[in-house]
Amino acid sequence: MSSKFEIQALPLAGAYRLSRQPVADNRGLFERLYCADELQALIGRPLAQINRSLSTRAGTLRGMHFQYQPRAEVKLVSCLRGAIFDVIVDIRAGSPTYLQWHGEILSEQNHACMLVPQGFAHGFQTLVDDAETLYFVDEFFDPQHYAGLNPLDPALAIDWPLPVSEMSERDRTYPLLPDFQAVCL
Ligand SMILES: Cc1cn([C@H]2C[C@H](O)[C@@H](COP(=O)(O)OP(=O)(O)O[C@H]3O[C@@H](C)C(=O)[C@@H](O)[C@H]3O)O2)c(=O)[nH]c1=O
Repeated sequence: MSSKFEIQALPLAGAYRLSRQPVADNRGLFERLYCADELQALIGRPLAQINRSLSTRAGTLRGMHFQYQPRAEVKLVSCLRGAIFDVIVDIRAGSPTYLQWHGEILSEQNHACMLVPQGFAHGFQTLVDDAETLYFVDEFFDPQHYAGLNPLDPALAIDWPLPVSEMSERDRTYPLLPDFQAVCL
């Protein structure tokens, strides 16, 4: 049996929730994490990096990250161990949904992924200990263009499900709105 992704458009235009389609048998399961053929229309460019993160404590917050042009990137985010509340914020200059956020639970159990388009900030909070994420990106990491929005900004009002247990110092000190420049695509 061949595995395919179920693809669902999200309320913020260009963003999608994908469901991987595991095939189970007496050994365990098989699933496709990425397929250029099926996802080319959503991602458009070849992958540049595959990144992994492991967060030890439930409640760990990472985000809200993005890259300015010419390094704006598309990300396909999966949670292979545990569960995360995954969030995107539309930061596209001129977008009708500018600064709106959307969250999805991605977990080992639901096999869901978030397709984060260019011009979106991305972050997540882990819902259990030892949550592991894997994400595919179509642009290289570039510290000169890497930037962030403060995930705890009351003006963004992201409804994080747990008290924050861990955060990087850099994420904690990202600017608050309106001290922020939109992404021009
Ligand atoms: C993102 C990245 C970081 N690094 C380095 C920088 C730093 O020394 C160390 C840890 O980086 P960070 O603190 O930025 O890691 P982290 O906070 O986990 O960053 C990630 O957060 C999630 C929400 C995303 O959306 C990702 O794109 C990425 O920004 O790894 C790379 O070498 N390559 C990369 O692609």
